[in-house]
Amino acid sequence: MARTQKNKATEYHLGQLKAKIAKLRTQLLEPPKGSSGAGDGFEVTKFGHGRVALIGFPSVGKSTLLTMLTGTHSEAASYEFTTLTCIPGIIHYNDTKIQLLDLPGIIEGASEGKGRGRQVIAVSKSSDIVLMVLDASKSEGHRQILTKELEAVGLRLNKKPPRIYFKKKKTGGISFNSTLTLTHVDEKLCYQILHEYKIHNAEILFREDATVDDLIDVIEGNRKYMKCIYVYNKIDVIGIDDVDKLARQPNSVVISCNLKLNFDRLLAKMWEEMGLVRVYTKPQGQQPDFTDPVVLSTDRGGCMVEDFCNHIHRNLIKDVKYVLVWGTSARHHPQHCGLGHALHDEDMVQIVKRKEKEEGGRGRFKSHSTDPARISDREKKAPLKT
Ligand SMILES: Nc1nc2c(ncn2[C@@H]2O[C@H](COP(=O)(O)OP(=O)(O)OP(=O)(O)O)[C@@H](O)[C@H]2O)c(=O)[nH]1
Ligand SMILES: [K+]
Ligand SMILES: [Mg+2]
Repeated sequence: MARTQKNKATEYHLGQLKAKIAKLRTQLLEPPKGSSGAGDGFEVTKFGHGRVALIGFPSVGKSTLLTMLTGTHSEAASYEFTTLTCIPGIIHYNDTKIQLLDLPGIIEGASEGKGRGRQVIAVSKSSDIVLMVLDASKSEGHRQILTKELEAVGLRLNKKPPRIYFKKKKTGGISFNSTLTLTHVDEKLCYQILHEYKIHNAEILFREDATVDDLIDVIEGNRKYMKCIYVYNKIDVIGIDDVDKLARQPNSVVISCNLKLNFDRLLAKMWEEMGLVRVYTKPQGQQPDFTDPVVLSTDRGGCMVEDFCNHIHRNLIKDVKYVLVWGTSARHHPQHCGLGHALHDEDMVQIVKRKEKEEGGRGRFKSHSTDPARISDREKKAPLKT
């Protein structure tokens, strides 16, 4: 591909090569026959409300950072490849527990199996977000090299899935459509790439001006879209102007493990990117326990009232009449909400169950204490005393 000149005439040829490479990469990632596909004892049990992986070249300070943030000791030293396996620790933040994973350093070529790259990448795929740890004193190119390695195995960092609708069919040929003018892909190229995948019947609709790579991602269908924070460590050894430049890049946080600098910013950014939603259960007539939230997430099961109920008990849902919600998701306090209401971080929820009589469909609002109108009146006056 590097030897091929890029112009209109070679466009189709290049597109086809891209599809061929993508196919081979996917084959490479399939576990060898007879193995379980697990990461050779590399995988550790999931724990807590979310998982964050530390990825980076050797000796950038991943282990030092894990020890500092979690208190779990992970050997750190000035020589490369000090860490040889996956070491988990726990961050206690905002009344939630987040599992942080220290991993061996990865090197260029990791995606092709150099070092322990494949296992490291498999573990990072199992996490909710990635912290890419970089040495602030080293070349800026490291970030691109690592990103390329991760892209080669199907990870997409800080990207949204391409807006291309794609559905394989049994018959009918290929129907190609777009809602806007395409500048990177045309019908012929699209056909050619689908042909490479031996797909002859499909519906395809471009909703954005996507590239060939986007199209291949959609056809492959196995890409993982993940949030990534670029963590520049060792800012104690560079000048303030360089620190300033790095800190202004998108999704980046500058830190120093040696000087314990900026950890609070890193944790806050990590928390923000994870999008966890803490919901406090308020028993009737009592204050909620503000140290023990139910933790929901859009990525892991959703943030609806229904998800909240299922989280408490899987049979609870059929007894729920409605819930009262206080917090930023509520229009007034409390708001009467159904199962489809989306909860926000730090909302407070009180579940109002059906009375036994009502389960037969009769006697709604018999009891004064569960009359929604009455509750809302009272709670408006003294919201926390219900
Ligand atoms: N100057 C400076 N050195 C640091 C900082 N953080 C870590 N180091 C040093 O960098 C070296 C490597 O640290 P490690 O924590 O072992 O790095 P690692 O990324 O876990 O390395 P591998 O496990 O070998 O991939 C050690 O000598 C640390 O003392 C920092 O903020 N500033
Ligand atoms: K090291
Ligand atoms: Mg290490």
